[in-house]
Amino acid sequence: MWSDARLVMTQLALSRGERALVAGLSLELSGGDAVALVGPNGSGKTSLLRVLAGLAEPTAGDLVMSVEGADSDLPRNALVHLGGHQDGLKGALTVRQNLDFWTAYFGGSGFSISESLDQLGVGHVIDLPAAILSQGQKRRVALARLLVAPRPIWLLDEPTAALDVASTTRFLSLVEAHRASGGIVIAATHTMLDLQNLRTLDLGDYPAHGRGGEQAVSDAESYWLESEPA
Ligand SMILES: Nc1ncnc2c1ncn2[C@@H]1O[C@H](COP(=O)(O)OP(=O)(O)OP(=O)(O)O)[C@@H](O)[C@H]1O
Repeated sequence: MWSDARLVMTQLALSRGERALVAGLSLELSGGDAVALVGPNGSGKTSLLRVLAGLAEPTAGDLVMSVEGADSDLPRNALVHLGGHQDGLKGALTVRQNLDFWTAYFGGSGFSISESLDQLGVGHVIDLPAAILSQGQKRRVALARLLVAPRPIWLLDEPTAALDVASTTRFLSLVEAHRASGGIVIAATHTMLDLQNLRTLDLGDYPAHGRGGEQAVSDAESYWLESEPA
């Protein structure tokens, strides 16, 4: 579906607040690549996904994303899907209403809502309010968004958290299909993902000078609350 999707990080550095997290990160990905983003708690995996999604700026280095034939001025959210820690569902709305909203927001043109839910094995919850779903069902509905509005680059934060074995297998086969169609996947994870030719990016290998590891931010002036991305 996509030809020559590319994502190139060159000497990237990241900070969170005043604190430098990662430095000297270089990686070149093209269509079909999948990366397990690993590293200890607090090493910057979520922070890197936020930078790749355009929600924060790197403090140094270059980041280039492109798809052959696409307008070079495409906004980042036309190239990437960010699947964050939170499922981003409105509890009072049904699953269908939630996905209607996301289809309107992202533009659709992938699988239909019911097909996407079926692909994740949750077609039966389509008319239920999101609030009553189990954690694993919520996660699968959130992942259905990847199919409703196709994007070449999937940035996923612990995508298999809360998924049972069968749902994990089902999801990983969707990841393989995405790669086969020329997409790129970067998944922050603490568990092994059973994917073909999976590359590993360990942020523990790219500590920035002065990084405080897992130390919590203790100075109230040095943090802020960020909302989950749309
Ligand atoms: N809003 C914020 N303001 C300041 N520092 C923050 C903020 N959010 C996170 N941090 C800090 O940034 C560092 C990296 O956090 P991040 O969530 O990117 O790590 P992670 O590798 O994804 O961790 P985990 O494996 O626990 O999910 C942590 O030390 C954290 O305290």
